[in-house]
Amino acid sequence: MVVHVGLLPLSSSCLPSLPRLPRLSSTKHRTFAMAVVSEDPVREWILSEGNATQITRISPVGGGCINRASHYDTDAGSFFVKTNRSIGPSMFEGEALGLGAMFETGTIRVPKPFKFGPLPTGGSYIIMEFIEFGSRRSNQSVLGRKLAEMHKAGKSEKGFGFEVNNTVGSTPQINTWSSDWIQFYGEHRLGYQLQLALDQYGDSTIYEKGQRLVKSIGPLFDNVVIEPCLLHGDLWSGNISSDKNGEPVILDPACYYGHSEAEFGMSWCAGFGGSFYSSYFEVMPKQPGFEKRKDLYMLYHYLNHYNLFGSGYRSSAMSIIDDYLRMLKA
Ligand SMILES: Nc1ncnc2c1ncn2[C@@H]1O[C@H](COP(=O)(O)OP(=O)(O)OP(=O)(O)O)[C@@H](O)[C@H]1O
Repeated sequence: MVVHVGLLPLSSSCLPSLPRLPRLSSTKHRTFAMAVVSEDPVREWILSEGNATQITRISPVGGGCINRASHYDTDAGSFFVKTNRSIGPSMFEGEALGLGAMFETGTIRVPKPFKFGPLPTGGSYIIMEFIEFGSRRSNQSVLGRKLAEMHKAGKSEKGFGFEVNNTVGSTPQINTWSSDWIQFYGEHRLGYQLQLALDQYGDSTIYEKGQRLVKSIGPLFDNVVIEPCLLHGDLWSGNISSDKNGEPVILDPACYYGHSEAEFGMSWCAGFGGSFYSSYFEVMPKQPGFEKRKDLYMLYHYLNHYNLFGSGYRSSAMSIIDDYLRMLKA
């Protein structure tokens, strides 16, 4: 069954509510059931809905840390496939819906997602468009403009959040819809990471100071109109590339609808230069107090790095918290 999510045809397993079998006709039911029990659902999809009659080569693709990646060459073109042997399909569901939402904006290039689902031996897979990357780094000014166009085009009627929870690195990212950005960012971004630091390291110092900051961030948003924009959510240099025509491509998202400025939370390892920002702000004008909020948005990712990779990132997170507590007299 092909279900249209906006402009993008996604297979049924790309939808959040999988257990729909009773409502399907018997033919469709059989097709879906076959896909679930198939020994090799990736191969099966490529040779059916992927319109290939032959897979000519499967080669490994390096570069990722969390998943195994492969390039499938077929007589109907190339596909990019990621598999994970232990994590269920919800991680790739988040990736597929995120890629789909960005793709639908028709702005910056992202791989078109085709299908995700469970592997019969446990774990999960995602199949998407294979993009041939170029050797040149993407043009910073084009990247800035296209990213801003995506932020402008990707609107939400449900407020801040996303259709599903997803992951940033391998950390869960909670995307429960909210109409209040300050509450959303305080609770689901900073608050979640602070709780994680308390739970896994017993770090009550960072937890308590961080929570004090969460309660005091309101004035940093004075005179700002915050609209929910579609964000990539994990935009660092490892997730930015360019295709063979030199057009920027962004990958491996942790999408949600949030304040546009939160997209720069990974700017400490994204390599954005002056021309990137000037092009970006031509499309999405800089809001009052932007500079004051920059570190607040980086704090989420520093805390995530602390939780993922350990104490090397603690001091960066702590000094951002201390600076804000001083500035806000909190
Ligand atoms: N659609 C695509 N087409 C071709 N190559 C891709 C595509 N998406 C990603 N790649 C390549 O595959 C590599 C691994 O992909 P990715 O970074 O998404 O893996 P991951 O393991 O899920 O992520 P992480 O980097 O968070 O560990 C990337 O470095 C990139 O070079």
